[in-house]
Amino acid sequence: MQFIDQARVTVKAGRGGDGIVAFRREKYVPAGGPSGGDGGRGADVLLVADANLQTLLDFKYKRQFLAVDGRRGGPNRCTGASGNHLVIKVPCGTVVRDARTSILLGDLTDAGEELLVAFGGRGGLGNAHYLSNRNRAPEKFTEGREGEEWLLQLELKLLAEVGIIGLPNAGKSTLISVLSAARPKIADYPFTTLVPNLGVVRRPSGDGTVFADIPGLIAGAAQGAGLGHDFLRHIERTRLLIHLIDSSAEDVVADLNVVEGELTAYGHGLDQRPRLVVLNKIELLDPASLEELVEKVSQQVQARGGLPVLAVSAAASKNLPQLLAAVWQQLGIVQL
Ligand SMILES: Nc1ncnc2c1ncn2[C@@H]1O[C@H](COP(=O)(O)OP(=O)(O)OP(=O)(O)O)[C@@H](O)[C@H]1O
Ligand SMILES: [Mg+2]
Repeated sequence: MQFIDQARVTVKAGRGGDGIVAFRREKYVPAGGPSGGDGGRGADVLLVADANLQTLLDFKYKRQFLAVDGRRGGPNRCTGASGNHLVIKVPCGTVVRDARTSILLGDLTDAGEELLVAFGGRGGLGNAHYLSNRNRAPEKFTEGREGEEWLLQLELKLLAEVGIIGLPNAGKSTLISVLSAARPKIADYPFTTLVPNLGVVRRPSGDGTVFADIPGLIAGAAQGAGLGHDFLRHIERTRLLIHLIDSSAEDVVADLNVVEGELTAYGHGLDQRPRLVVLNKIELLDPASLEELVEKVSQQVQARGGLPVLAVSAAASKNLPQLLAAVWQQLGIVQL
């Protein structure tokens, strides 16, 4: 499923360096002519699409980008150095607009694509430019121009890569709230969640992966019972499912099978999607019965060729790093 990630950033290109006033000073040249050099150009600001980024998360922390100014001109007609362009990495698929007018400036689709968003200021002219027959010793020079400054609106359509599914009340919303900055409604009754919640979870590499918390599934969801059908559609494009189960429920294996059955009944390849079966609320069980339960569920899952079963507590923050490690492994994201 998709949602829009947005960020606003200010970009300012460098100011051009000033031209200077200088005269040649050489042995045996009594009145050397004007030799003040021009200022260098201010650096531009460029956006470049980078395949390693998935979200605009980083722009929540850094919103201002300043490119370096050009240097002043030097004597002997030396032009000042121009600054190195400032390159800002954005994820592929980022749409860039002028935030004030909403005018589209560009669409960075493919990795490596560039968009110049702020021009550096021109350097000023040194007095060497103003030599004329009437004025052999001009004192005139010009200042560098300011670099452009823009407020940009960045937008990115995000695709949820990980879907959290399970029966109502399994703790799906609680889980996304502890893993990400999402703050969905959490309550002790079924169908608390009516629309999917999305949260961005930080990867070991620093960038984010989008998780979606789907409303509870019930028996018959694939035929449209409960809120099911609509929401199964949302997880069609995820790469990995976390199937969350309340381990304090009366019949955990039956619960597992209900949701598994719905995935199969829905079709569209959902039952082939890699999924992590995760027991939640484990702090409500004593260690012996937990061990027994994990054993029992693992047998079921393994019989279907599933991945190893995990046991966590979203509310009491137990084994969440292990859960994330398994998610990154399944998504092929290397741990640092
Ligand atoms: N590890 C846990 N231990 C104990 N209680 C938990 C745990 N995780 C969640 N809960 C509780 O379970 C209840 C249901 O949680 P939550 O709303 O997150 O479930 P949900 O799966 O999103 O439900 P729904 O499908 O209705 O949206 C809440 O009262 C929550 O506090
Ligand atoms: Mg919920």
